[in-house]
Amino acid sequence: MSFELPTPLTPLNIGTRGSPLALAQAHETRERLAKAFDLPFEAFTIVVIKTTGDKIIDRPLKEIGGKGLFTREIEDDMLSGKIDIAVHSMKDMPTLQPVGLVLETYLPREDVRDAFISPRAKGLDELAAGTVVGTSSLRRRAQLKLRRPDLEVVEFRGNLQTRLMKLEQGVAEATFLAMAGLNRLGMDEVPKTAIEVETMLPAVAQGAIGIERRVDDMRMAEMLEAIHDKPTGQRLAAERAFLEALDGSCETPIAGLADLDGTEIHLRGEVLRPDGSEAIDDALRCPVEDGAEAGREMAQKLLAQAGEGFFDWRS
Ligand SMILES: NCc1[nH]cc(CCC(=O)O)c1CC(=O)O
Repeated sequence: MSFELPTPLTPLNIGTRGSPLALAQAHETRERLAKAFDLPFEAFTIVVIKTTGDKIIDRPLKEIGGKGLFTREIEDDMLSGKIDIAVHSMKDMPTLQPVGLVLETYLPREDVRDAFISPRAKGLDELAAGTVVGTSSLRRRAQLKLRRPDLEVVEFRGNLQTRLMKLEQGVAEATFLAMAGLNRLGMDEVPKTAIEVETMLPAVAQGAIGIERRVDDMRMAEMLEAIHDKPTGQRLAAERAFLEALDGSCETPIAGLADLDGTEIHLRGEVLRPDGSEAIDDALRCPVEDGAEAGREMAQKLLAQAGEGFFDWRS
């Protein structure tokens, strides 16, 4: 091998946020690297980094605003060399990385679907008018309102555990969570019903873990190549090009999913008015290598159909 592997004496530092899900994802990354290079776990140190988004937990995310709320501190620590790589939920990642960093390694994708979570109901159809549903996701709020304008939505921030606790306390009757997070944490006891993507198209990159590194770190480039999942990379190339061309921020309800079907990509996309009064969607098939281009084209088509003011709040 042409590069120097980490050892227990000079371990590789893996940066992550501190939530149970973030830690599970960092541990999965460590396991895959250790296995690929036949190294002991001590060759990798998991470094927990607190981000602005983790520190401010009492305000809606859209009020704090700004891109990279959950990534800036982690990326700063990578640029300064405190950590070598960072493990992220791709769903939360901006489409552009800071100069000096690249994000092009993905682990095999988990279940992409959303789950309906409620101690009593199995699905939206069982909820009576006026029932309170908790979510902090603009996409899920808009998709919910589109189907059930008669339901109430309340802001539901915090990590997975916090949201489940709020449900137990009766703050809301139901909520939505990504199946991926529940699966990765082995939370089989949570009362959940998976929602098919035809009913609720997931967020771009939902269920995918990405690993970021310094652009000039060739040792990490070679190591990460060994654990990269190519099909996930191909799907995310299409989805993230779609998102980028829509200029999607966390304040725009956007959904997108690319599936692989042989040598073809099947891309589905959706944009919604924030109040859920209208949705526009599209679907296409193209050769795998054209996924990113197709994602951009679909975005332009949806933007043209949406017209000006589509993403503004209606009062
Ligand atoms: N925005 C928070 C977030 N980021 C990634 C996941 C779940 C795991 C994933 O989609 O990879 C979640 C929680 C959720 O939506 O339930």
